[in-house]
Amino acid sequence: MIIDRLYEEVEKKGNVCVGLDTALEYIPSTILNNYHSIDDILFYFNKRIIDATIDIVPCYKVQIAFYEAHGLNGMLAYKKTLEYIRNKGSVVVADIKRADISSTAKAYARAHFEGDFESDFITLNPYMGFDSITPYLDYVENKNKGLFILLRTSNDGAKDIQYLDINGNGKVYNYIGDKIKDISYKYMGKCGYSSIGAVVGGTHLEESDEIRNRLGKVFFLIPGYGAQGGKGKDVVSYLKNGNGGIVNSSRGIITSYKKYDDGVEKFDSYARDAVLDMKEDISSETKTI
Ligand SMILES: O=c1ccn([C@@H]2O[C@H](COP(=O)(O)O)[C@@H](O)[C@H]2O)c(=O)[nH]1
Repeated sequence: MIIDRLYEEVEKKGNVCVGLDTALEYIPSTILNNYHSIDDILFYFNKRIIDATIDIVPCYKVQIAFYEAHGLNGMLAYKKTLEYIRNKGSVVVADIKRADISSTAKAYARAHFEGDFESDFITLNPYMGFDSITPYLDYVENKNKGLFILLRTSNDGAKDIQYLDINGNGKVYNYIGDKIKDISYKYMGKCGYSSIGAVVGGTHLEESDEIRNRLGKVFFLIPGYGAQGGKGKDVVSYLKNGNGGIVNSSRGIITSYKKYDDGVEKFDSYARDAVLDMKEDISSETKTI
């Protein structure tokens, strides 16, 4: 199961997931001046970040929106980035947040688990209903793929819907969590976690213990660290003995070079430093259960 590979990578390299949310304004002039097509610019920036961090992170999360925004050339960079990560032996999460009726979901599953845009894990939005998740399950069961389903997101607007109380029977996010738990337990890896994980924002510390306790065998993708204000203390309750989750930071890592006078030449080594600082922050807060 793909979750066993991710679990092992976390055991060896820690929890930091580098987010490749590669906007043009994040790319230093050294790359912009040397490459002329959008696909080369986006890809070579990503390649330098990947080469500088691959020995210290378990995985990468590639946010498709930043590539789609550039049309076909952007999607070429997306494809090359996914392939590069996978060929290097690392794990890739495609942050695509899909949700649709089952016939369309089946096509999305094929689009992102096979062919040009093949990734190891994808993110899904369950708020259209769980029949929109079912078409992906064959890939989880038979083709070594995994899912991260949105549970309680990192943005302030998470409160608008996810925190609503269901007639005194608990919050919407707990209901979604229970559904994820039911589905995920059918796809357990040897590591004790399921290949169906959940996305929980590392920005609201208050519910993290409750969510971790309710979803004991669910592996978490935790965005919100860094640029959105999340810190080590906000994410560690989602982890168990240093595993059980990956903590994403995108802007906090890939734009960290901007703080330094010599950042433009050394953007990749500053990204590496940002990862090392983040690992230190998380491990200094980590509880042993
Ligand atoms: O609840 C969520 C779900 C997904 N995201 C995604 O994670 C990254 C965060 O980027 P930063 O630059 O580290 O803030 C981005 O791709 C989001 O789409 C999230 O932030 N929250």
